[in-house]
Amino acid sequence: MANVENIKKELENIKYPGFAKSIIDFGFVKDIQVDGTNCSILLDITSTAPEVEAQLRKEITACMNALGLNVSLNFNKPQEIKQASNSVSGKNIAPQIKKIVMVSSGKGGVGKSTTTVNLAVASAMQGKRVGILDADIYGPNIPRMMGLNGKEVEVVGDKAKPLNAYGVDVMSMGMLMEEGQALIWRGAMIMKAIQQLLRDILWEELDILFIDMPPGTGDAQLTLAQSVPVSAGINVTTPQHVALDDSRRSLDMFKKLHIPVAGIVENMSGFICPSCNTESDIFGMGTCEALAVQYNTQVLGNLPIEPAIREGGDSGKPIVYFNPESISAKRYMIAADKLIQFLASVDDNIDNSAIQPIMPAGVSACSTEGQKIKAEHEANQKAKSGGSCGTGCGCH
Ligand SMILES: Nc1ncnc2c1ncn2[C@@H]1O[C@H](COP(=O)(O)OP(=O)(O)OP(=O)(O)O)[C@@H](O)[C@H]1O
Repeated sequence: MANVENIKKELENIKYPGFAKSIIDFGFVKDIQVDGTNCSILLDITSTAPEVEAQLRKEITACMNALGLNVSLNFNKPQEIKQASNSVSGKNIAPQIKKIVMVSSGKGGVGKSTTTVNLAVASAMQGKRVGILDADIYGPNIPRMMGLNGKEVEVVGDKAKPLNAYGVDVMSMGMLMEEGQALIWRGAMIMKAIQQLLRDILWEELDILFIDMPPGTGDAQLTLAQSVPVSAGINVTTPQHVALDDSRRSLDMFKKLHIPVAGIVENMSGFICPSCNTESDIFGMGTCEALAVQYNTQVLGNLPIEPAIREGGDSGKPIVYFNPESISAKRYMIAADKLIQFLASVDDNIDNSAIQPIMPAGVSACSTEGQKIKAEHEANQKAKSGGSCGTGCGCH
């Protein structure tokens, strides 16, 4: 007949979902009682995610049944994180994430992914629980920049588990599709992909989730803002004026989507000479300052164009982690600090209800029913605001 010791020994084979350590090694098994062929086990676990409990129930039950025991399992879990009020009035499909930061740029190739990676690692180095969601479905290069290229994604139940590098949880479309596979996606597919990346991934509780968006101001940005409360937007730009015009579009988009702007990162700002380490202004360093004033925000950092930043990206070794004494790493650290402070000042009750789609699924906006819903919605909005919504957010 099995006793407490036999049971403990068997439980040593059960890994806590997503980790290499067992539930015994973690100290999660708090009590074991045996009475003939019945046993009861009490566990204290750290995740509120129902998938974690379900997975453990399945594995422990199978393991105890193999010992000839019926098992009754009890779980102590942390309190479910209170959903922000927007998840009631609007939508929040990832309530276990405290703050979501949308990293955007008006155009491609300005260093959005490089900035996302270094800010995320810098935030993790400052003690935050951090994740990156690479939603740049057209060019998902976060896995390479985080040294995770080619790593297999683990699937727990029917959900994928993020990989981890430098203390940051990472998930990318790049990990879920064949390398080099070209993506020509239409709006509806982009929306679905972004929602799945939030909902069908086993994100643990995070302080900050950075989302690397596709460049521009399209469907992906709107879908994200409609699906979760976005606490902050960061605009990445190069100082050249053409890029700055694109930046305005990106900053205007944050406004329309009711996303508080944490600031602008001026990337490839000056040039640091690899031989003498001095910084020269080639591209119009500091041009973003005026833009920041105009949009009532701040410049989070001026990052020079520096070979070590590109090399860090290409080799999967972010400069902020591998060369923390460099000028650039220090600027990323300061930028992350400014962001963390900004996030602390942002109300937890971000309301995204104003940008929710108004048509229920399956109802065409052009149908008679759709027209009726639209008219009712407009009348409600008018009554609420005493006029039009005026945001120009495209929600009507
Ligand atoms: N400050 C910098 N100094 C040197 N190289 C940089 C810097 N920032 C980015 N790069 C390099 O520029 C290239 C483009 O950067 P990145 O991929 O981050 O841009 P992106 O805006 O995310 O591009 P995309 O639009 O393709 O997603 C990369 O090779 C990256 O290593």
